[in-house]
Amino acid sequence: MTKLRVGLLFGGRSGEHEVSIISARAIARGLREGGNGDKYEMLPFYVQKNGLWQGPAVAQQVLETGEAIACSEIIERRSQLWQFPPAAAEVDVWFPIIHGPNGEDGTIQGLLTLMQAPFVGSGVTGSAVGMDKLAMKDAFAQAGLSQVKYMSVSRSEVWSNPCVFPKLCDKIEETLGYPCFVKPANLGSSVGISKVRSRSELEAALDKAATFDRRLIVEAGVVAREVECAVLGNDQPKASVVGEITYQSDFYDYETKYTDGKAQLHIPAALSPDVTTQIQEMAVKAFLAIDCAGLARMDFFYVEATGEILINEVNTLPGFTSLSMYPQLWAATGIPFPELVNRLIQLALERHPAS
Ligand SMILES: Nc1ncnc2c1ncn2[C@@H]1O[C@H](COP(=O)(O)OP(=O)(O)OP(=O)(O)O)[C@@H](O)[C@H]1O
Ligand SMILES: C[C@@H](N)C(=O)O
Ligand SMILES: [Mg+2]
Ligand SMILES: [Mg+2]
Repeated sequence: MTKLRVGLLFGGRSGEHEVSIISARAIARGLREGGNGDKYEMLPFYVQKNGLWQGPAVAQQVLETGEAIACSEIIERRSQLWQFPPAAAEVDVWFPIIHGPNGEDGTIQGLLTLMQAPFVGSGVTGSAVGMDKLAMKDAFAQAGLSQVKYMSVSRSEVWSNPCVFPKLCDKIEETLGYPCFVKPANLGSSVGISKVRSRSELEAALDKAATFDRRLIVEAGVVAREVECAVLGNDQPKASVVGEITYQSDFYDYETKYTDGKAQLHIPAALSPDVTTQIQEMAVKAFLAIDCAGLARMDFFYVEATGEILINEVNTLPGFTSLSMYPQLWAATGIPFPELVNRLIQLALERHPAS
């Protein structure tokens, strides 16, 4: 039987580069296990931090060592970016697992669409709207999904003259108060996010977030349980069981997410059947609201005292590390990891039938 060649695309010009390598290692394993090895042949491609693509020989090395390749941040000639590894032309279906900007935001999806190549996950619209927390919140509001109070801020306001910046901080304090969360609009894994409790922390947090993105979001801090729900499918997506995260740190920051033992995942979460169903319905509604495909993980806040369920965000290419919620939620719902990888590839082929 001819094996289908799966292009595993990872790394990327993103603050989540290292997370992508760990996710890709797990998917590479999944492509070998559970009978997948008989059906699929993996061709790995690694996008360096400066945006240059490396073909299977180098990519395999990165998968084996788990280490990003050191490279100068600036490429010498932009024409190098047009030189894709020749093996890319042999790929039958792509599995992009680049988290964050330049990968999860519709850019890779646009490239693969132009190449007429089937790929796992959302297309341009779902990826772009899902990545940008401001666009995402507008779409969720339109769909009637409850969210925390927030304000949009631009880098130009943060890095403006000394008269504008204090007024911006005044407005945030009046509208949202403390604690609040300052985030780059287009990122993930909590990179660039700060929880702030004072004016001086707010100023520093805005400056930090502005180094990552032109678009920023500031949200009112909510005291709530953190729950997540995985979604799988194309036009009739299904929701997984709901999981909860607990931790001792101030919030679910990068270190807490990716250090073994710092966060506890409770799957399924101890929630009433009614609350569980509401979260699952909201997750599917959110998936359809922004035109997701294949997979997404929806993050929620559950305010137990009032019964409110607030959607926090969507991740259209969620983490696949051994500590990540998405594969664990499906395993608990009855889809083991290799079968999940297989289904995602089949969903990609269903969505992009050969012409
Ligand atoms: N408005 C808020 N109130 C309380 N906590 C918040 C709020 N926003 C974010 N947090 C905390 O920050 C964490 C990261 O936020 P968020 O999920 O929006 O960021 P992210 O970078 O997209 O993360 P990831 O993609 O890895 O899930 C949340 O899991 C939560 O612990
Ligand atoms: C990878 C990270 N953004 C996640 O959502 O798991
Ligand atoms: Mg996210
Ligand atoms: Mg999140």
